[in-house]
Amino acid sequence: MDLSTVMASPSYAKAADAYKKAVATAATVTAYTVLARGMARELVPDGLRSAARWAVSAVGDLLMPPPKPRRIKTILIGRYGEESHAENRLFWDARAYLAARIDPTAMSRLCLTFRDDSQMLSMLPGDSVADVFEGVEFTWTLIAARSGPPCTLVLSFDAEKTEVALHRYVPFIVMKMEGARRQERWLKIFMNEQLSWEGINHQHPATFDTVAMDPALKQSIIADIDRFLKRRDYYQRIGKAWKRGYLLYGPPGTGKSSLVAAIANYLCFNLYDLDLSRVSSNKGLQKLLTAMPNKSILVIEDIDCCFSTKSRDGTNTKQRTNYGDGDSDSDSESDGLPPPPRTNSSYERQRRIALSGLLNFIDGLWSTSGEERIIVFTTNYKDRLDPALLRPGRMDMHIYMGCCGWEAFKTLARNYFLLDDHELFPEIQELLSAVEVTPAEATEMLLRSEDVDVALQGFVEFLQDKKKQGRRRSKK
Ligand SMILES: Nc1ncnc2c1ncn2[C@@H]1O[C@H](COP(=O)(O)OP(=O)(O)OP(=O)(O)O)[C@@H](O)[C@H]1O
Repeated sequence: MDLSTVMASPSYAKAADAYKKAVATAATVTAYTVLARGMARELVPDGLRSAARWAVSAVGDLLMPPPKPRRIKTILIGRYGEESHAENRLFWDARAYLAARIDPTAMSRLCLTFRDDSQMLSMLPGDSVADVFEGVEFTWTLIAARSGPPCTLVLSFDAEKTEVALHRYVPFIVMKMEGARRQERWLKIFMNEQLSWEGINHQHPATFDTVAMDPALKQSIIADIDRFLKRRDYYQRIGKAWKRGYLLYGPPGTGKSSLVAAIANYLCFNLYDLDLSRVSSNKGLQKLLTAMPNKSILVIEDIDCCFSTKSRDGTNTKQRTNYGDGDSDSDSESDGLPPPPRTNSSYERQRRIALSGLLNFIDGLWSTSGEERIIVFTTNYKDRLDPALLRPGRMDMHIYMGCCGWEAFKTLARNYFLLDDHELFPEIQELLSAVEVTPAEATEMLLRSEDVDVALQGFVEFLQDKKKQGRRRSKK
C-alpha cells in the first residue's frame, strides 16, 4: 500500500484525530514525547519509519567523532609482598573472588582445587577472566613467574577508570571476601613447629555476641579495634608500627582464649599462636615473625610462664627463651641456652631484658611492614609479669577477664537457651553477687541439661553449695 492510500484510509483519519486531541491536552514534555512516539508508530508506515531510522543513524555517524583509542592500564598483584616473603592477601582474595566468575563452559582448561572442604575453580597461567563492575570492564590474567611456581595476577582496564579500579573495585573485592570469610567463620590457627608455621582450619564459634563479660568492657574493646583499624595514616605520620597490643589476664576459665577467637572472628584475621618454648634463637623468632602475613594476630599464651621460673601450677621450670639484646643468634644453640642465673637480682635483670627485648624485636620487625598487626598476650598471673611489659605504651589495653557476673550470665543464658528472663533469674542474680564462679564453670552447668528449668535449677544448687563452702571456709 502506498503512502497516499494509507493516509486516505478511515482508520488512519480516526487515529490522527485522536492524537490531535491528545496533543492539545498534553501538559508536559514527557507526555508530548510519549505521544510523539505513539504517533510515529501508528501513523507512519513501516517502510518510511525504517528509512527515517537509517537516515538518523547515518547523520549521527557523520557528526560523531571517531572513538578514541583505549589506553589500557595494568596492575600486578603478586602472590608475595614486595619485600617480605609474606603472602599477599589480595592475591588470594582476588583468586577466590574470580572463582565465582569463571564460566567453566567458556574456558578450555581450568584448575580445580579442593580447599577448606569445598572445591575451587581457578585459571591457569596465560588464561583470562573478564568482570564488569559499575559498568567498567576489568580483565584478570594469571601469569606464571619466570622461574618456579609463584604466579601473579594482572588486572587490566581502561586507564581512565583507574579511580574506579583502585578506590572502588579492589576495595569491593577485599570487603566481599572478608564478608564471605566472616560468614563462614573459618579461622585458621597457625602454630609454630620449630621455625615454621603449621596451620589448621578451626571453626571457633566465639564471637563478641557469645563471649560473656562486662558489656561496657566488651564495647570498649570493639571500639578500640575499630579505631585502630582506621588509623593507618596516623601511625604512618607518627612513624610507629601499625600495631595494637592487648594483654588479657584473669583466672583460668574466664574466657581469655574465647575473647582472642572473638577478636579474630570479628576482624577475619588468622591466629598465629606462638609457643616460645619451641623457639630458641632471635634468628628463629625473626623467621617466624616475618613469615606472618598482614592482617593476622600474634598470640602468646601464658606469657608469665615464658619468662619466669614458675610454671602455671607453680612448680619450677627452666627458662628457655632468650630474646633481645642476648647473643643467642644461632639456631644451633637451640637447647643449649643457659639456665637463669641463681641470684634473684641478676635473674630479674635477665628476665626484664628478655621481655622488653622481645617487644622491641617485634616493634622493629613490624615497623617497616606498614600493615595492621595485633598482638595478644594472655596470663593467669598479671602480678608475675615483668614491669617492662606493663609500662604504658607496651601493651595498649589491659583487659581483665573475671568471674561470671550477672551481665555475663545473661549472655550465656541467651546463647545456650535463647532466654532473656526466667523465674530463677532473681535468685541467680543474688547468688552471683555473693559467689565467685568462672564463666567456664557456669557454661558447664548450663550444658548439663537441654531442659532450661533443670539446667537453671542445677546452676542455682551449684551456686548455693559454693556459697555454703565459702561460709564454712571463712569460719575456719
Ligand atoms: N567469658 C566467657 N564467655 C563464654 N564462654 C566462656 C567464657 N569463659 C569461658 N567460657 C567457656 O569455657 C571454655 C574455656 O574458656 P577459655 O579457654 O576461653 O578460658 P581461658 O580464660 O582462656 O582459660 P585458660 O586460662 O585456662 O586458658 C570455653 O570454651 C567456653 O566454652
